[in-house]
Amino acid sequence: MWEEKNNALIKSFEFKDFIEAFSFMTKVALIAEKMDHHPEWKNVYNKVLIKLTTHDAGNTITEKDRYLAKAIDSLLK
Ligand SMILES: C[C@H](O)[C@H](O)[C@H]1CNC2=NC(N)=NC(=O)C2=N1
Repeated sequence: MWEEKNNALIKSFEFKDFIEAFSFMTKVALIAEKMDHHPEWKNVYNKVLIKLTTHDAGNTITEKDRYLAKAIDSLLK
C-alpha cells in the first residue's frame, strides 16, 4: 500500500537479493524517464524505498505521482 506522508506517496519494497531489487529499479527508471517524472528513492541491498512527489507543483502529490505509483505496482503483478 502506498502511504501518503508529508505531501508524498511512499512505499517500501523487498526482494530476494540486490540483483532483483536493482532489476526492479531499472524497470522503474525506464518508466520514469518516459514519463519525465522521477522517483526519490533509497536502496539498501534487497530493499527499495520509493517516494513520489511532484517538484514542479511545489512538492505536492499530483496525478503524475498516482499514475507512476500504479505503473510501479503493475511491474510486480
Ligand atoms: C524539467 C523536467 O521536466 C522536470 O524537472 C521534471 C523531471 N522529473 C520530475 N520528477 C518529479 N518527481 N517531479 C517533477 O516535478 C519532475 N519534473
